[in-house]
Amino acid sequence: MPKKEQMKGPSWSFCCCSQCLLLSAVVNIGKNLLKWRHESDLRSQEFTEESTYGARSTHCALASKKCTVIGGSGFLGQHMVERLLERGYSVNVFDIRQGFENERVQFHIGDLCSKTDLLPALQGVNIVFHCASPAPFSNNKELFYRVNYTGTRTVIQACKEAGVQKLVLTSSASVVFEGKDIKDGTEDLPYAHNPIDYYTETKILQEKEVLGSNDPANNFMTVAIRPHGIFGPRDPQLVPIMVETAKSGKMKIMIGNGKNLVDFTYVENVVHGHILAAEYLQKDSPLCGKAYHITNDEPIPFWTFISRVLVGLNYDAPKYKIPYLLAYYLALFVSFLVLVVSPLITIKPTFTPMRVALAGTYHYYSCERAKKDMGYKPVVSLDKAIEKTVQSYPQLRRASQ
Ligand SMILES: NC(=O)C1=CN([C@@H]2O[C@H](COP(=O)(O)OP(=O)(O)OC[C@H]3O[C@@H](n4cnc5c(N)ncnc54)[C@H](O)[C@@H]3O)[C@@H](O)[C@H]2O)C=CC1
Ligand SMILES: CC(C)=CCC[C@@H](C)[C@H]1CC[C@H]2C3=C(CC[C@]12C)[C@@]1(C)CCC(=O)C[C@@H]1CC3
Repeated sequence: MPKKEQMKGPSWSFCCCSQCLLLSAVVNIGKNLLKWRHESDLRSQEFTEESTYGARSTHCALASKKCTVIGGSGFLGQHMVERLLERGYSVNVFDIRQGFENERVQFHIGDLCSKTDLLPALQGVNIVFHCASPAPFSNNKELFYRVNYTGTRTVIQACKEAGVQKLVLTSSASVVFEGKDIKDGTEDLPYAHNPIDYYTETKILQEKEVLGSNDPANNFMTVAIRPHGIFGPRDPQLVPIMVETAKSGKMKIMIGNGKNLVDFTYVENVVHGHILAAEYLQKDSPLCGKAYHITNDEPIPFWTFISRVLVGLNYDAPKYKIPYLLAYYLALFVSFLVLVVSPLITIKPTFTPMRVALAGTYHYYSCERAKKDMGYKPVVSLDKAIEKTVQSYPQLRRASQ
């Protein structure tokens, strides 16, 4: 609320008759009240932004900012675009496809592996968010290498050529995960020597390239955000895969003892982490050239999370348990069989060793560094996030029997 002394009194205009004087006074009081309401709205908007983004970014919220979201048609990308627009940014989307319609967004359709495609989307832009990647469960190794590694090198070159100052990469907490327990892992953990899959191998290469290109002396600053298990409305992956598995009757068995804690991160918290990073990324700031875990900061047993979402969508929670190692070696054996028959038939098994490792081990990460360096705090709690997500998928809800 504005202070009393900031409210100006009505201004009087001169006229000869008393009715005019009265009318003029009423009009002026009305005008001033409207002006006061507007100023008060702006101030309360500033207050909300300040409490969410910190004092430093209150200024950024009001300044005009131009950014490009590479991969802006995807799940995370779309949420990024929506929040950036709300924050007063002017937004370009660069993607191989147009995922939605929005007249406030300038779409540039192209492949990030092509500098010629990229450059027009980066003109006059000072921040680039790079959250494009092929889908993690694709088997196309060449595509992962081309897009995540060589494509990201092209993005860096194009940013430098276009005079972009800040590059915020969406990496993944899985860059340090080797299929073995990680409890409260910090960003100091070494990159995985044996990444769980080729997607992750190329996410490591990508992150190294982006962080290595940080060059504040030449006005080019980079940071990597490492989310884990992103979920939320319009996610095409996590919840739909769970429901598909439940529908096919394969979601009855828990892998391991059901106690392994994992991070699942609500998409709005991931977006919040990215925007904070962009706004706090300045010359001489500790963010330059560093990676940051962004999670919900509420690790939950993997199977509790799965059960809560499934029960919320009217499916049964898994009831039985299978020892972790037995499940892992079974999945390895299945992969071997799939490889043997692959010249004849293509089979996509549900339980791959990678999924078994993700479902049966501890993997949760500390976001202390993000809290300390950019004042990060999740904006949506896990309870609320699960509730919002379940409500957003009426089409995946099982009809009551
Ligand atoms: N979904 C998750 O649980 C996690 C995702 N991430 C990372 O977050 C980022 C976003 O993931 P999602 O939104 O889930 O994926 P998504 O598949 O929904 O979005 C990726 C977007 O990138 C675009 N894209 C792919 N190749 C491209 C190319 N050559 N040129 C231009 N655009 C291209 C796609 O068209 C798509 O719109 C990715 O970098 C992913 O590695 C990290 C941790 C967890
Ligand atoms: C056992 C079963 C069928 C569970 C269904 C849930 C899984 C689809 C998700 C559980 C953890 C998720 C996860 C990712 C994808 C979806 C899950 C496997 C990523 C591999 C997505 C890309 C990343 O960068 C890392 C994620 C780790 C967690």
